[in-house]
Amino acid sequence: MSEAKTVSSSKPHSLKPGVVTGDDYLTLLDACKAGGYALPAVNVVGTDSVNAVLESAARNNSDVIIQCSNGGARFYAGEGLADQHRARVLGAAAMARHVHLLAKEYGVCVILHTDHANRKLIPWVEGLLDLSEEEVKAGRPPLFSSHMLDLSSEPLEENLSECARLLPRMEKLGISLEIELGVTGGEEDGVGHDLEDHADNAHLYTQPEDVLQAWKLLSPLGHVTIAASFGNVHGVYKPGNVQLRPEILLHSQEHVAKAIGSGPKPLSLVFHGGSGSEKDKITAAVSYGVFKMNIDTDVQFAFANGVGEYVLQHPKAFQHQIDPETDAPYKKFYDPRKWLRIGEESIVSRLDEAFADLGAKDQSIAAKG
Ligand SMILES: O=C(CO)COP(=O)(O)O
Ligand SMILES: O=C[C@H](O)COP(=O)(O)O
Ligand SMILES: [Zn+2]
Ligand SMILES: [Zn+2]
Repeated sequence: MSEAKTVSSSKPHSLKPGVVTGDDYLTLLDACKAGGYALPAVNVVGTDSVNAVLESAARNNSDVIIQCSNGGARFYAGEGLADQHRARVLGAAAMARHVHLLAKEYGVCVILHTDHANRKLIPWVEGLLDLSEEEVKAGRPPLFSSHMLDLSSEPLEENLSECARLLPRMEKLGISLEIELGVTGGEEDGVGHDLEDHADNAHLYTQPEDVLQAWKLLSPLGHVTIAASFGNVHGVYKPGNVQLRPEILLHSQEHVAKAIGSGPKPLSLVFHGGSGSEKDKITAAVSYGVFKMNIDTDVQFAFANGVGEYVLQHPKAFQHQIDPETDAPYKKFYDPRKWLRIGEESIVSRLDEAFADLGAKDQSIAAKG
């Protein structure tokens, strides 16, 4: 991947709709930063969530990022598969192939990404790189646009040396690397989400010196984006529990720009724990160079809430095939295509809000027609 293009303030390039990788990925990323907007990176676990994300992106005329965690990939492959490693690799590959096939039909550009991978999950990423190497050898694009390595719980040197080990292999494939510096908190990470845990937990706030060290080591090896923590927390908790300080992203931007003599905002930043975040903090983070905001928990709730409301409106249809009093058949109520669709529509509505919050609505650079 050549260095990130400096997109002039004029209208950015347009790209063919579909999955974007390599230089096209850079063009989309640069369009986000030049346009002052970010894309939602939505965690998916099956075709319903994938299709709802594509539908919402198309409805909002916005490009989008579709990602899976290792758990989401395993679920996509089916919980009945015993080999966890193969399920993670094949589930992520199945999701990627589903998106490669359909994304262009929705008329938007899609970045395909795999989420947090700590050290024990590196074989998962390597398995996906094996498959992308097969694709590229056959003259096709790689399966994914980018992968994340999340070694933020390890000493910085160990985090960066492992990233430096894998990045050249990814660069050859036109795949970008997302690294994490500073920890994302939250219940699922076993890190405090109560404010008191937060305030004194320096690990939850990325240090500019660490970002410069990472940039100096990794940027010559390939394209890197940085999940820099500014109090981020996975999940949604009672108001006031989370103390987001997006201004510390600016400290890293300024520190690196000064050290390398670049223009403002040389870093492409990732906002983890997007669910439940205050809108003004989202706006501030985007203004400081965030191009990707991860959103999972709110989308999970949107799906569950939509389906739950429907079941509450038609309880008997989920207990009887035929109404015990009227003998009326309930098939059209319990047909999964009915209530799964309601879950999808609920995701689409929640993502309408995310596209608006991030300034991404009507910003798609996918060529029309
Ligand atoms: O960061 C995330 C995925 O990596 C998602 O976080 P939320 O579940 O808080 O939206
Ligand atoms: O932080 C990670 C995402 O929220 C996905 O997590 P999960 O799929 O493991 O629940
Ligand atoms: Zn992490
Ligand atoms: Zn995350």
